[in-house]
Amino acid sequence: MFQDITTLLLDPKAFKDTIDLFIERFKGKNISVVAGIEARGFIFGPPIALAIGAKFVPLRKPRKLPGEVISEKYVLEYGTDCLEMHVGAVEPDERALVVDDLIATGGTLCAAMNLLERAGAEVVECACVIELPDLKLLGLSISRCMIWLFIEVIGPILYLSHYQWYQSQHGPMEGTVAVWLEE
Ligand SMILES: O=P(O)(O)OC[C@H]1O[C@H](OP(=O)(O)OP(=O)(O)O)[C@H](O)[C@@H]1O
Ligand SMILES: Nc1ncnc2[nH]cnc12
Repeated sequence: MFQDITTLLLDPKAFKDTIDLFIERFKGKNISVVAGIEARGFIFGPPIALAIGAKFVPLRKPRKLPGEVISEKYVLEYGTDCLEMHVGAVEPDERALVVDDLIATGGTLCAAMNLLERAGAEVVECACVIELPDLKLLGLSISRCMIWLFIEVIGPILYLSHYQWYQSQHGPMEGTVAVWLEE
């Protein structure tokens, strides 16, 4: 089923609460870069970046950025794609947060983390609004396992459900969860 975040955007309170949840989590973590993945990471990334005092770096599909780029190909459920980042947008040793709307296989997030790490940045966490529930396996999502393997997180991985949190605060909100990885 195609998961769509545009209904969330139609509800200003739900949209603001979503952004505020991420701000609350990421402020004070010394994050200097918020990297948003084209296209819908461009909706959620910039307000988080502004609020936590970080720069926003767009990770774009091929041939969209005008300057010199580094590229990272990745595998999708059907076919392949590629993300690009401007050379010099991120300095070595910067602390980065990757933002997108949705995680399915995790391939897109892995490519984004690859780009940032190739530029010398440390990826602190990844934040998405939706995790596809049908990819859950034995209580762990495939995507989360892949990302865990990729960034070699040592120690427990925390999965927090924005959906559960939001419902506890405001009552039902359909189809919105957040996934992130603890350092
Ligand atoms: O976890 P994955 O299996 O990699 O899938 C997740 C990605 O798929 C969607 O983007 P899509 O590739 O459809 O591109 P778009 O945002 O340009 O429509 C979504 O916005 C994520 O970026
Ligand atoms: N089911 C889905 N809905 C929306 N975007 C996606 N990207 C990959 N799988 C998707």
